[in-house]
Amino acid sequence: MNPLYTYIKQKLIAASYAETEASALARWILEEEFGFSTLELYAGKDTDFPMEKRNRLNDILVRLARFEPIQYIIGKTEFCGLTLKVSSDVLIPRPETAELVDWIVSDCPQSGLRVLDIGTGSGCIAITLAERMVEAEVSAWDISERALAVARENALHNNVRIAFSCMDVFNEPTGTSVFDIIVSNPPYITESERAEMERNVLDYEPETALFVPDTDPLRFYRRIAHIGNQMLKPGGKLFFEINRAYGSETAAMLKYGGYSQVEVRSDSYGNARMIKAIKR
Ligand SMILES: C[S@@+](CC[C@H](N)C(=O)[O-])C[C@H]1O[C@@H](n2cnc3c(N)ncnc32)[C@H](O)[C@@H]1O
Repeated sequence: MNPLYTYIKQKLIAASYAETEASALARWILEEEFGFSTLELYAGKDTDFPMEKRNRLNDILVRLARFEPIQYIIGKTEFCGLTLKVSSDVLIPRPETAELVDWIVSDCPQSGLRVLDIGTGSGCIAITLAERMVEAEVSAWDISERALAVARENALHNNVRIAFSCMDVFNEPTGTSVFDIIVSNPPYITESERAEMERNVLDYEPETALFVPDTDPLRFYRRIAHIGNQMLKPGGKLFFEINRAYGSETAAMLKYGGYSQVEVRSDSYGNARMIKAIKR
């Protein structure tokens, strides 16, 4: 018998969560927020629960009933084995982005590479690369000061040094830095795709992180490819997370825009979700 686990799960099912999601959330809340171990949950020891914790639990359940993402409620998420703070100022890092990071790390084993992450959000890509690539010098840009504040905190907590800058990618970059790798997971959801999106994304995640106009779905990719032509060393690599509906268009744009060996890759669900290109 798991009294608290069962209570949370039933509340969530009543709020129209599917049973599997309700079970996963109940376990996550008890482990991540209230510190129960998996063993304690299996042994049914989720009984000792003081009043102040009950208030916090009620707050979590009310927010979940409004479909706020659990990561924002708890204030953190896991990404590539790291714990990252998240708030509604940043996109919640997604599993497909972790697959892009894995690709970069395995494709670029050299030490001391200079890396730029454009649109860093929580800092998930930049921080993981700084952590995993030997002696990499990592820089990261975002247009949002509030996102950068979260990213800076995450870098500090994970003991990595990153040069963060508040930068609109559509402005002319200042300085003469050159990079071996430029990576970006830019906004790429078209306005017409908005209708298919879940409420928990639309109501809570930052608009500036998500949308591009239907009339120009590749605007960030084209701009970053242009910046790459100025700021990548010859032979330098560009990596993007992409909208699966625009894989071939993105690849064609890069081929005509000064890049060779353009490779589109699928994620573990078989969707074309990332691309690599080499600056000629
Ligand atoms: C899809 S989110 C990706 C965040 C993070 N890299 C990740 O993978 O979870 C896109 C990010 O680009 C930033 N962004 C939007 N427009 C930008 C611009 N014009 N210049 C720089 N960054 C921008 C947003 O603030 C947001 O953090």
